[in-house]
Amino acid sequence: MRTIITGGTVVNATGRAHADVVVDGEVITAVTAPGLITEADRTIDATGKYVIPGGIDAHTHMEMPFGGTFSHDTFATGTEAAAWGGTTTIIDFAVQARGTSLLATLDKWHAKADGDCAVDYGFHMIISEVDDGSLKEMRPCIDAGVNSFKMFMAYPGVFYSTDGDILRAMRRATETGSMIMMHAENGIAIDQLVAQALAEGRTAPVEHGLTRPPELEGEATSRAIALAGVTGAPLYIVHLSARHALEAVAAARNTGQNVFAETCPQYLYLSIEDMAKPGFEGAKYVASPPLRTRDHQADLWRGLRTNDLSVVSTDHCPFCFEDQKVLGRDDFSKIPNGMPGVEHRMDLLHQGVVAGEITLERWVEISSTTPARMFGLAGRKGTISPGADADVVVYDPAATQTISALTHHMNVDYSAYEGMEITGRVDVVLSRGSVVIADGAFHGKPGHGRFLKRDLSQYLL
Ligand SMILES: NC(=O)NCCC(=O)O
Ligand SMILES: [Zn+2]
Ligand SMILES: [Zn+2]
Repeated sequence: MRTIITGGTVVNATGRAHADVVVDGEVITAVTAPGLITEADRTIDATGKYVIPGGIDAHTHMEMPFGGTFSHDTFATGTEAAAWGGTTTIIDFAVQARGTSLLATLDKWHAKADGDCAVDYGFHMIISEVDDGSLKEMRPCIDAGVNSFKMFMAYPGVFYSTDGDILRAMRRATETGSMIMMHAENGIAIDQLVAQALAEGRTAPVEHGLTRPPELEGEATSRAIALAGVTGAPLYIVHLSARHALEAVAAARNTGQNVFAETCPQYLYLSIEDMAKPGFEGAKYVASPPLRTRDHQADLWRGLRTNDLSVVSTDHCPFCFEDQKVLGRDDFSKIPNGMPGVEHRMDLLHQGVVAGEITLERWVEISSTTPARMFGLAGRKGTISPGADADVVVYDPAATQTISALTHHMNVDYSAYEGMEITGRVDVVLSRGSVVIADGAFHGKPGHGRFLKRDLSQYLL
């Protein structure tokens, strides 16, 4: 089956050109001068539109256990929503429960995802218990295509690791050529602030933000960087939300340390004012790290331009307002942490292009090309070039839309961006050569998405 996408502007991280894209079967076989090749089984007219590599969301949580409940998107619903928004690869987190092994965890996540995903998917592994067994199991995880390990400096008693645990895991990451990803918030200090707030009767959702100040994200980020420096491990700071942490990352990068960071659309567009909405409405915006004051946003956009922030992922972790967020109605510390977002990342970042914060090429780079390179998918994903998987999005920059829970496809009863006017819209999406979105309809199917064994070995010296 040959598909030609004609008449569009092909945008890669390295530049843009008027070109046609030829897809044979599952891969891109040529990027040619317009009109050079015309014989095809299917022609997609992209006149006036961008032709970009499918988005890679390197941070999602489908069906994730948290606070006695599960994030509400399954791998089937979450990957379909991703496709609607032009994301053709997700990397989700397998979560080690204490007392279980990493390999058993991996099996469990394969059982949840395999046969259900509409687009391709990979896994990171959350290490909740550092011991000889889990450190040893990092190697077979890597051999199974999972070469990035998330640890938590937050959530004592649940996911939390001590500095000693982190040091041990980082040493092992250095030995095995894998990546440590860090949730950097000082959970021990935060727990004190939370206990104090509750003792004083401060129970509203906004207290979630007030008890997790940006200084404690900055402190933990600096500490993680120091531990990584001592061990030589590469470090990836997840969901960086504030200037304090960004300054720590930038300083480390200026010394040449292998430190990378992602931010998320919610930190670029939403703020603590959303968490302070009347009644319990603010619970919709409870995630960790929390939304910050608006003045951090300009710093984050600058970080995206300077590459101190290299990736934008969503941290998609949806909990329904009506029957899940409500668990914390009388106690903000019981509100399940997380927000929906997998469907709107490409659109929201495109607003950064429209506003002149980033270039078109940088849009593609932070949402697709860099996550591919950083997480072992380079060559296959993140580029419109011969040999790459035909994960292609035709994006109409002139269309407009309004984000709403009434029209979104995520399996959650609210949108954090309700009513936001967006310039630009996904028009057609191909996942490995198959049309999954076209003419305003989903044409994919659960099970089309394949597990991606990721490989970082090409980067080892
Ligand atoms: N971010 C959040 O609040 N929930 C998902 C889990 C995590 O990434 O820490
Ligand atoms: Zn986290
Ligand atoms: Zn997360």
